[in-house]
Amino acid sequence: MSFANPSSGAPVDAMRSTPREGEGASEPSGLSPAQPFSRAERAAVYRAIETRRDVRDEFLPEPVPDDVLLRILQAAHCAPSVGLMQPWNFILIRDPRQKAAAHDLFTRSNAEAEALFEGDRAALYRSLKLEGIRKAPLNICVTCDRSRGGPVVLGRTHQRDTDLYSAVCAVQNLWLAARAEGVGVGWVSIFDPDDLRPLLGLPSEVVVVAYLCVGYVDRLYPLPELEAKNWARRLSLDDLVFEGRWGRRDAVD
Ligand SMILES: Cc1cc2c(cc1C)N(C[C@H](O)[C@H](O)[C@H](O)COP(=O)(O)O)c1[nH]c(=O)[nH]c(=O)c1N2
Repeated sequence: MSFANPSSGAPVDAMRSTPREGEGASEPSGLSPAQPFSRAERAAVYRAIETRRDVRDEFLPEPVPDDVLLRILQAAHCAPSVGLMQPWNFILIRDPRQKAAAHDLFTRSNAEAEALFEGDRAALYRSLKLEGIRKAPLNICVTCDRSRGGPVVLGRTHQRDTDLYSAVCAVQNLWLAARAEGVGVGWVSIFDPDDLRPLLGLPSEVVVVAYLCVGYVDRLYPLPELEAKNWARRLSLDDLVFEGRWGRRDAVD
């Protein structure tokens, strides 16, 4: 599998849709034209966003072919990052013994999490499937190298965690590209991330951002599984948008 630099090679080109008239042609300023997408292109983008799901149990056993995996990782690698730091790495975990070890860590942490709920809520928690570590043919650990780019990174000085936010942007790109490829992704955070360090051989400056279960799916919940199973509900967007100040709903003229 080739992981060519996005600026240099075919893998990213293979991911791109056909350029539209005028696109790609630089003006003297170095800028390229940037028209809105066509209606069909927009629909595809919003469809990926709206139908992306966190997958726990629907993974099919077929491996994700290298070319598909490469496109998904290239999408992740196109993410924005503070100071163009690109702090991410992607550790591909396919060995069933390594997955079993990760699953053991999940089981231990999940028992601690379960103990925090009582009564009906505890019973409901126990009924939820919250990982697909062993069922998914591939696990990917997305990490953040907090030392990349040196001690001073443009944009990070006053917001130290922007390197972590950047790595999360890569996760979201990966998740959406995977949806478009028919590949499901499930994020597992019921771990102490430090427990994963020895399993993955992480150096001290590298932290775990996301442990992802990845594999083809042919069925997905039409809404978040936690909503389908009455654990939580999606909030109304109207309640989350303010005008100028926290809590203000109406525009002030
Ligand atoms: C940072 C982070 C961490 C986790 C998650 C997500 C994110 C963003 N989610 C998935 C989460 O439950 C899910 O995204 C929401 O319930 C919404 O569902 P959809 O993603 O829309 O399907 C998740 N799910 C799960 O079953 N076990 C887990 O440990 C986690 N951890």
